Amino acid sequence: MQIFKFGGASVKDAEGVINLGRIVSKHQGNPLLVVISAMGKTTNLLEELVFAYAKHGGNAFDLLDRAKQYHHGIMEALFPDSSHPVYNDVANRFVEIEWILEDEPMDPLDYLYDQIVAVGELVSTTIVSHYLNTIGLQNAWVDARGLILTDNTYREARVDWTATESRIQSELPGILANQLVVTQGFIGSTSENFTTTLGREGSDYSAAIFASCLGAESVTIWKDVPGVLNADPKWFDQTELIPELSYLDAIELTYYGATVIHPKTIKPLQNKNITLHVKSFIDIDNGGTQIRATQESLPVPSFIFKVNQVLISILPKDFSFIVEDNLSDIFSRFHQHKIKVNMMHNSAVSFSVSVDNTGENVQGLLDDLKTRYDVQHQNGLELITIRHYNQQTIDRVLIEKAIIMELKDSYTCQLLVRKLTA
Ligand SMILES: Nc1ncnc2c1ncn2[C@@H]1O[C@H](COP(=O)(O)OP(=O)(O)O)[C@@H](O)[C@H]1O
Ligand SMILES: N[C@@H](CC(=O)OP(=O)(O)O)C(=O)O
Repeated sequence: MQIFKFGGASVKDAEGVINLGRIVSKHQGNPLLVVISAMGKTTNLLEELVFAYAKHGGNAFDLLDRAKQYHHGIMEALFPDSSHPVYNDVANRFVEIEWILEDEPMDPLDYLYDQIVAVGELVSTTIVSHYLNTIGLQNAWVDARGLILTDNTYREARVDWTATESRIQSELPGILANQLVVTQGFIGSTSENFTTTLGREGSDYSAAIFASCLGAESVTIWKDVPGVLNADPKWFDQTELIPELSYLDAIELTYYGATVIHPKTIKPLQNKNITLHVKSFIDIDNGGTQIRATQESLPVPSFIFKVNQVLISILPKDFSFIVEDNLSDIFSRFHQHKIKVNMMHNSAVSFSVSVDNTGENVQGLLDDLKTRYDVQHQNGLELITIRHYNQQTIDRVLIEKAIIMELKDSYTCQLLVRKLTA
């Protein structure tokens, strides 16, 4: 049994869906579960819609129209017969958003977010499932919300592994024995059947959850890159493909921000010794990257870049030391504002952290910290992480950059830098 995961980039247009069909058809005859994300940038669009609705912004209906038109364009290219049932099925999915928008936004934002944003995945899988049927790949469309059970931490729901495993094991093997299964990434539901999401880019994690609960042979994530490279090609000109990666190196790379795989994906696979393949959906016969149990360490130094960092320096107001009770108070404030720490350093009198500048959340955190501490911050910084670094790699990334904070251990070097202006 294998799991394939197709992200938004792979199904961003009709050609992408046709290509997905080509890839899946090569695996005909073998049990296969296909996990699919929302098409293209649909999640961003629906996210914008949620915020417009919550602020009574007025353009929520315009944004909904944009989402409908985008999917309509893809359907017209795939289903020339305008009476094909896919049109009705997709319209019904969007009606769920319309119903919400017609009422005043009374519910908490994070709850509304999940009810609306999940429609992206429900629509994409509806289109793909119908398309696969039209090309002779009979499949069962399965609602992941009936299988992946979570708590009610909307937008970052935690999986109830026991309930999820029992649901998946009782429902899926029977279907998979006879048919290809198409389901959604990123979404789940609470025990009261309210829709939840697993955190942005969470479809990779969904694929890992299904694989773990089904004891799959492998998971393949189909990407717009040849596999895991030693740096994001959007930032680096000369990248190298890493053909084989240990679970540990993969966990470390994704933890430090390599966005090619969602950070929560690897651990459930490592626990069950399931190989993760990262392959190109453009060059499908290329081997890509295999992530599995291996003693091999990374063959090349790897680079992770994070821009738009804020360095927050926190000092007790009374010049006392930064002691454990301060640290525990500081961390709980970060947790309340849902801010993830990317790099941290503490000295006797101050504690400094670098975080993603997520706008309102960071401002809220700064205001909150200032009630108890002296707080300084610097915007516009870059965080560079090098795994398996050496001096040459450090020199390479520091051209025209000034170091603000530096941390090194045996394998990893983190540099928080400011770009020097001429
Ligand atoms: N180390 C890396 N190797 C390969 N790609 C990377 C790496 N780090 C970041 N990326 C980026 O990840 C992108 C693929 O992830 P993403 O756009 O989230 O795909 P999907 O929508 O299919 O989930 C690539 O286009 C690339 O820019
Ligand atoms: N659609 C969701 C989940 C996801 O994982 O998407 P992708 O596979 O395109 O990164 C998001 O954009 O966050």
